[in-house]
Amino acid sequence: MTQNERYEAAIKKKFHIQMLAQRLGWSEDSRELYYANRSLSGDLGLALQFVFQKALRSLGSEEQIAKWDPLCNKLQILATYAQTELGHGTYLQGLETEATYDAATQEFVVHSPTLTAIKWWPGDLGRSATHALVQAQLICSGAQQGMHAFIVPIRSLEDHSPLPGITVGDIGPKMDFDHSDNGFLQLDHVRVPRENMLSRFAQVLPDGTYIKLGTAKSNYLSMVVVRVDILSDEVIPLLQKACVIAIRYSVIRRQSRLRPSDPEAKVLDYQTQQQKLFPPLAKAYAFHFVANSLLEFFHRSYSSILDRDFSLLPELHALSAGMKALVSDFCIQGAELCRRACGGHGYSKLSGLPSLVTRVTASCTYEGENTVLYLQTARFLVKSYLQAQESTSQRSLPQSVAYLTAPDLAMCPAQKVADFLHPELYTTAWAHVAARLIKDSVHHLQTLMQSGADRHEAWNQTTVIHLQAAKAHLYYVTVKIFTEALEKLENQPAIQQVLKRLCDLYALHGIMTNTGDFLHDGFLSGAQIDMARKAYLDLLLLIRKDAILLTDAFDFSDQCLNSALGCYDGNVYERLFQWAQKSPTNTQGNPAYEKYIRPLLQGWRSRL
Ligand SMILES: CCCCCCCCCCCCC/C=C/C(=O)SCCNC(=O)CCNC(=O)[C@H](O)C(C)(C)COP(=O)(O)OP(=O)(O)OC[C@H]1O[C@@H](n2cnc3c(N)ncnc32)[C@H](O)[C@@H]1OP(=O)(O)O
Ligand SMILES: Cc1cc2nc3c(=O)[nH]c(=O)nc-3n(C[C@H](O)[C@H](O)[C@H](O)COP(=O)(O)OP(=O)(O)OC[C@H]3O[C@@H](n4cnc5c(N)ncnc54)[C@H](O)[C@@H]3O)c2cc1C
Repeated sequence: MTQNERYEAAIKKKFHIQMLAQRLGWSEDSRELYYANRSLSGDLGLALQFVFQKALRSLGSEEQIAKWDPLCNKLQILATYAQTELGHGTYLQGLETEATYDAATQEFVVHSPTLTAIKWWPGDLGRSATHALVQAQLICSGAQQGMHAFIVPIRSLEDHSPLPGITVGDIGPKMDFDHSDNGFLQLDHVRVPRENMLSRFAQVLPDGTYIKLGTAKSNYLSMVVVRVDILSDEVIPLLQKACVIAIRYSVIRRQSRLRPSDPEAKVLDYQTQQQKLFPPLAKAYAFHFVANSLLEFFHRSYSSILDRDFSLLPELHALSAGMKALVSDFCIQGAELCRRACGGHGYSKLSGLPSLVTRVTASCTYEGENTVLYLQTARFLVKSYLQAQESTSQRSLPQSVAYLTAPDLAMCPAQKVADFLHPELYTTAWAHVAARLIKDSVHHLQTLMQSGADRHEAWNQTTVIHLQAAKAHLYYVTVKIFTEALEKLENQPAIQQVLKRLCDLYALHGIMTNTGDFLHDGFLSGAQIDMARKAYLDLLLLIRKDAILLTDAFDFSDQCLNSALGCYDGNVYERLFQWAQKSPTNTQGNPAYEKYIRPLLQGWRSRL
């Protein structure tokens, strides 16, 4: 489909789902609506309404939520979240859009002072949204007060035309997300009432007095909220679908022979194919539990944060930023692995895999570029490590970094292959490596500073080391979450056994792909690495038996997968041939024949 066709189809689905929900009384957070959205294939339009509402509920006062949330729920307004600008996306302190308070009229004048201040990328902005949550530098009481959120009407609710002072449109073709009209927004001294500044954490009084109710970063909370939700709502299901398609195809596809006398083998019986597909499958399950755990932590801390108790916010920010980076990175890597594992047919859009890959690829960028987010986690780790070193410190460490003060083993006690299938052993191994890398990163930072580098330069010159420490820490946290999820399944032994194999594989795959970190200080010996590898390879064989059931368990219908390779009945070749014949290129004639091909073909005859 063209960009326009995809856009219209996505909006059409959203329209019908919304009508159904209203007719059947499904609430926005109902299980029915969740499953209806999940059961759809491909694109669903107006996704930024959710992002807007999450931001409204985290940054708005109760009165503002009561006013704007119902309008969103009934789709009486269509809203987007406009933070990123042409010139800035990551560096929020660099955002140039201004909101200057005019006490005479009790309004904010929202303005794009430069070309680079033009809002750029917000989803649904190009053609759909009627309102935008605009993040802008607040100017009042004669001073810049930092980034604050303003609700700005941008299109008429009567005829959808841009309102005065608004220049708005689509940013043009992208790698994917063609269903979403990511747009640009230029504001020319647009006036909005004082009440339109979201005021949970800050207020501007009628006379222009600025009242700070939160911290300097309170208005960053909206990003925390979305990073938590977007993993289970958008990113992880894309990896799950890729695993279903590739693993189902791999038991249909027969190629070559394991023994000359055998029939052609199912490609999933090759160890290398299992090595390609089972780690992504294990990650798809691991991240299901990680997203649930993050959501639980978020709900535990969110209510206190809304009540302006920010004590849990640093850990919540570090976890949500880091997990969004780690999970999205592995989902991108895993979806591409699934595509590659399907050979030529994996490169066909009829497989559904290229669309999954190009869609999930965006997740390393939106909601925060992943490197920048890892470094936010690293910043938290440095502080936690220094706090742990202060023997006088009475404050206990945040739960996710408590291992920094736990007793540490110098060497892994594993004596045989089976020892590496004990969750406690590999969790301890990951904690050891994470703690060592964090200590190493702080040591390098302090050494540079002691040699005279200022802390900003010292930080920049050690960010590669901090990045490595952050990734190890996050992987350790995910292993710990997966093992804790297993413990809760003790009254379902059959399921626990199958999921334990995935957990073992997830933990050991991380060790096998980072052996240097485990060998570096002798924590693991070469012999122990060999044991871990044997345990890992043996797991591939065991998981092979359950692979199809583990992918069926994701419960995606054929329609939802939208894949000729991943259909439940396995009739791959029939579907590929049927679907290819329906391709527009086979039903709309050959546009090049009359003008070019025929003259070419017949030109040589006239020359004879
Ligand atoms: C919700 C449901 C979804 C449904 C899904 C449907 C489909 C969806 C399809 C896809 C939709 C995509 C939508 C995309 C939307 C967007 O992309 S919105 C824009 C997102 N942009 C960002 O995330 C910007 C990333 N950049 C930053 O966050 C900041 O630049 C920075 C990294 C935080 C740096 O901040 P800065 O102030 O410039 O510098 P520092 O000196 O590093 O300050 C950091 C201190 O601030 C604390 N902090 C940083 N961020 C937060 C936060 N979010 N919350 C709380 N605290 C924060 C940080 O801990 C530091 O504190 P100290 O160490 O104490 O100083
Ligand atoms: C599909 C999609 C949908 C989007 N939807 C929205 C939306 O709805 N609303 C919205 O407001 N935005 C949206 N965005 C924009 C997105 O949030 C930004 O692109 C993202 O925050 C990254 O910022 P940037 O583009 O400025 O990248 P940059 O920060 O310019 O990144 C470029 C490079 O610089 C590096 N870098 C930057 N800062 C640092 C640093 N401090 N230390 C080390 N390295 C650094 C990065 O790691 C990266 O390698 C969307 C983007 C995409 C792709």
